Amino acid sequence: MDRTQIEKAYQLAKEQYAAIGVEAEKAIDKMKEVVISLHCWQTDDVGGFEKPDAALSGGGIQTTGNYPGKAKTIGQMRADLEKVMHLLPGKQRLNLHAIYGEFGGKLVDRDEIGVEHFQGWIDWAKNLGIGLDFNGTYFSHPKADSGFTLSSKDEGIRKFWVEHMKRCREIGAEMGKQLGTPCVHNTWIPDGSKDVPVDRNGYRALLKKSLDEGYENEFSKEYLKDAVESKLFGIGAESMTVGSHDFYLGYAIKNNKLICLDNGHFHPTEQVGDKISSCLQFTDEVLLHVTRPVRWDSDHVVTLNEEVQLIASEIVRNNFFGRVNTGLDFFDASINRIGAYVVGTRAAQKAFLIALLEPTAQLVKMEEEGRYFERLAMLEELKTKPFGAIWDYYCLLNDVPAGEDYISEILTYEKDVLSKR
Ligand SMILES: C[C@H](O)[C@H](O)[C@@H](O)C(=O)CO
Ligand SMILES: [Mn+2]
Repeated sequence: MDRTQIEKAYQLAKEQYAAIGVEAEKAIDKMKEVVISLHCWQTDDVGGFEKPDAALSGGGIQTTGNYPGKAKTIGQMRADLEKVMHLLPGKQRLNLHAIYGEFGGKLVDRDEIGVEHFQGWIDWAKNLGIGLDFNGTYFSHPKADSGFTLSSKDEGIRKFWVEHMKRCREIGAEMGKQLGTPCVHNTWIPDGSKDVPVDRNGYRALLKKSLDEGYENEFSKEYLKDAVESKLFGIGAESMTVGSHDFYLGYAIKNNKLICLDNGHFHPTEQVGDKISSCLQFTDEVLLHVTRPVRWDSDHVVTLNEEVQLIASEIVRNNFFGRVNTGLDFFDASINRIGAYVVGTRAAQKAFLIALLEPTAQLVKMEEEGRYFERLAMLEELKTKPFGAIWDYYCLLNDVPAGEDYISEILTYEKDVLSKR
């Protein structure tokens, strides 16, 4: 896009927003606080690097598609992530899963991982000036095949996963320490039952016990923030999920943990945007996994839809930036994976910028005075304000392609790099 055109369009758009009491410059400046954690697992369809050709198995989650160009080594993965970050305005973090360590060709089991396997990632992140987040991996492993990990009634299996959790926290804390920004360590387990179980309570009591054990070691909040991620159901675990929302919200509140809200993990008419202000009355912080469920927890690439908009609007309206950690969680193997990241992350960023261009105080005043028609009309009018011109200018300021210009850059990367893998 032409620079002069972008600047001209911005000036006109800025005036339109000013007419409704919104300062576009302030909105753009506030975008500095929008730091999105990129999930590493879109690079390789949640395979990881524990062994050659590792692939996602079990866990009730699924990638579909076989689009060429998937990252097959950590070097390729880093190159892809750097390309993605070059095409995104603002600053990001990287969210790693435990299966993405540098294991040097040896079989390092999940109860044996240590900081040494992630030091390369820490150095890489330091070099880029970004923070890291971390997740234990409780799937794609023979000891997860029964469908139960931290809630397993097999004491050997349960202890194995508790040890994994302990090690993940040590790794996360070291990431936070070395990088000078706390690592959000998230625990999601697939545990659940295909058919109607009888002893729901037994599994939940075991999960609570395992979490208590896994959290035994204390780390400074400057280095590590622990989160627990609930879920409604997974493939093959349709009748009961041990780590349900009630379970983890209770655990998080009682134990001063973060609750992780993934917007693919609820009944379709429930909205995560509506949950944020509820959870934050009782927890210090929340972690978000922003995704796009299509009929089920399908983890499609995020698009700018009403669900994502409500999430961003709730954060902006209440200035929850310091208390909401925003991560992404999608994995689409049917399209260019770099493109998936760029479209998905930009969609989330756009939702934040749109939210920042809202005359919130005026709308609240209308609401408090019972002027509901005016509130509705204003919210509708905001949808067709010239947001795109502000977005393009924001991209220009950040020295990244504006509008659709990133598409050709991704196609060039596909031709020059991805297609040769
Ligand atoms: C790979 C992630 O840990 C996983 O997607 C988890 O966060 C989840 O949402 C499972 O449905
Ligand atoms: Mn998730």
